Amino acid sequence: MLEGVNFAVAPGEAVVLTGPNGVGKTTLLRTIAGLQPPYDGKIVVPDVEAMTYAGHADGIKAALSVAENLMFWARVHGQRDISGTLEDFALTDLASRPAGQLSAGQKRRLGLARLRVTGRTIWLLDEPTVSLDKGSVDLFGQVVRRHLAGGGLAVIASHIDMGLDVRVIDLTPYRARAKVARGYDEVFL
Ligand SMILES: Nc1ncnc2c1ncn2[C@@H]1O[C@H](COP(=O)(O)OP(=O)(O)OP(=O)(O)O)[C@@H](O)[C@H]1O
Repeated sequence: MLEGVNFAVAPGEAVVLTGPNGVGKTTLLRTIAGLQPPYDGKIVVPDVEAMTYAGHADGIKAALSVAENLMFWARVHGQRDISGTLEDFALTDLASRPAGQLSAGQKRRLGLARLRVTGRTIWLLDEPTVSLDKGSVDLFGQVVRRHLAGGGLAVIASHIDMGLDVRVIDLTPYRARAKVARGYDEVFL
């Protein structure tokens, strides 16, 4: 799907992956996350346990409140304090509301807030700003900036500008070309 992609991200840095629908942004992120193996090539992650992946699904429990959802994930990762996260994602006033009653953008903010309570340093984010209004995009940009300032790093697939002053890699030129397999005619590939 992609070939010749080569980049490194140091602590404190982020990379934004762009490219048209279907180019392979999600596939690359999932491969980095270890959710699927690379067909070829090498992914080096110094500490697999330091990674957290936010895909298209928000991964929240509808029957639990906003605070209960966050507390669940905080505890899974050995954390206890969610107050800072509620504030960072403008969720404090919604803390006791069942997650199933949230609007799409509020759900997305809660889904992203899970990243912060994991305490993990390597964030892999697939279109994190979907459903977010301008104010929420700015808010999330600030969260990412603080994460980087604290020595975290991020690889983000996104079509929109989050106001981050980071490296952008357009995957378009790395689209793999079909190859002729031994014993097969190219017309059938
Ligand atoms: N499970 C799958 N089985 C077969 N093909 C798949 C599968 N998942 C994705 N693809 C194909 O792989 C290609 C890359 O998909 P991917 O989701 O990585 O693209 P993307 O760059 O993230 O796109 P978008 O911007 O639409 O999210 C697409 O052509 C897609 O149809």
